[in-house]
Amino acid sequence: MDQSALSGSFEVDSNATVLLMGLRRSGKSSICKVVFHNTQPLDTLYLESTTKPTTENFKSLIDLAVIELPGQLNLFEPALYDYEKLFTSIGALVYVIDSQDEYLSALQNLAVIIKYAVSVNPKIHIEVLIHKIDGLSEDFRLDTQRDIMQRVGDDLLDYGLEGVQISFYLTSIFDHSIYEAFSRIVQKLIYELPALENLLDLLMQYSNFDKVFLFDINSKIYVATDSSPVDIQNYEVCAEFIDVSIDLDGLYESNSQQQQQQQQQHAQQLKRNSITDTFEDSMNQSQYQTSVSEDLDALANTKPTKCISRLENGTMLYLHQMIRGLALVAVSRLEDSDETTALSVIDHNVAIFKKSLEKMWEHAKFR
Ligand SMILES: Nc1nc2c(ncn2[C@@H]2O[C@H](COP(=O)(O)OP(=O)(O)OP(=O)(O)O)[C@@H](O)[C@H]2O)c(=O)[nH]1
Repeated sequence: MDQSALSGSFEVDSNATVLLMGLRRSGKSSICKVVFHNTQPLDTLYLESTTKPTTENFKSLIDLAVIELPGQLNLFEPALYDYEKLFTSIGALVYVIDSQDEYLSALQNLAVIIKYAVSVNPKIHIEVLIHKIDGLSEDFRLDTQRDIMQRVGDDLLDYGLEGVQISFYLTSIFDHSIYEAFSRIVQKLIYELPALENLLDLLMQYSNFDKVFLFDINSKIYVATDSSPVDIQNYEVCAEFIDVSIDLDGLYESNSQQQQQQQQQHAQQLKRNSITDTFEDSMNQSQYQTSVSEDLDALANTKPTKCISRLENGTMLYLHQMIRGLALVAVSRLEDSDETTALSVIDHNVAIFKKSLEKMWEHAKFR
């Protein structure tokens, strides 16, 4: 792939802050714990109620902050907090509704909050999580979603807010739906997402990938993907592949550290030799020194994780670590016979993509 194909500017939304709201016990803290702290869903069963606003910061492609407001807070009680300042400084409002509970009061609360939010920050993204759907049957999930969307629409109409854009997601911490929802929410805060998507489309086209994701390794949120639709099974396979790759990497870490030490000694030895061989042919000498310094440079940077695996159905999974805790994970139906040549092309293209990402990030830092 030609490097010029992968150039573009990259801007980061200064409002990369998500405000998490909802009634008590709707599941806000559990969502934060599961998505951003890798807590097992069952370990959230007995979480203490949150009593004051908490903020958590996550560094990924963007520096994301998630503020959780306790469910017991009444937004319009004599001001304990500067809500106006809070709402003007956030990029997205995520409202969590417990779908297993009686939700009418949650919907009233939501309508009041939306009215306030859009009045102080018209650019705000409003995201509604119809949460805990694991307790509902397939049919009932869709009925609940339809009912909630209808009622929210009616409430907003009553307030004269018919043009407000709201996204609804069916979520549960017991499956991948919560990650999928958060991925889509976080992506809305990445200002130049279209440019990134475009790069991934090009990478896909030149590398014969069927689907490609740019994942945040820790949270398993994908911060970008190519423009083809996301199939949840592809997402699940790729997210699990990250865990497998990281575990395998950890397994061989001590081994590779030993290897690195040996290589370092070897490189030092080479360097010493190159200094003592000052009278050697100057042409050879310069070549020799170049290779030594390359060795040392390579050693200075720890090698990024790269992992390739083939599933029983013939699908190939490809993972390559990128910058800022990100990993590129792709699915391909590459035939066994073309594998070797195709992999060198893929490696080459992914290396170019990584360089472009680095450039974009450098550019963003100086903005
Ligand atoms: N079945 C099911 N239960 C969930 C889910 N998410 C959270 N819960 C449970 O809901 C209960 C309340 O969750 P919390 O995360 O404490 O709720 P909260 O909104 O932070 O509550 P406050 O701190 O009181 O505002 C816990 O027992 C969780 O295990 C889910 O997706 N499905």
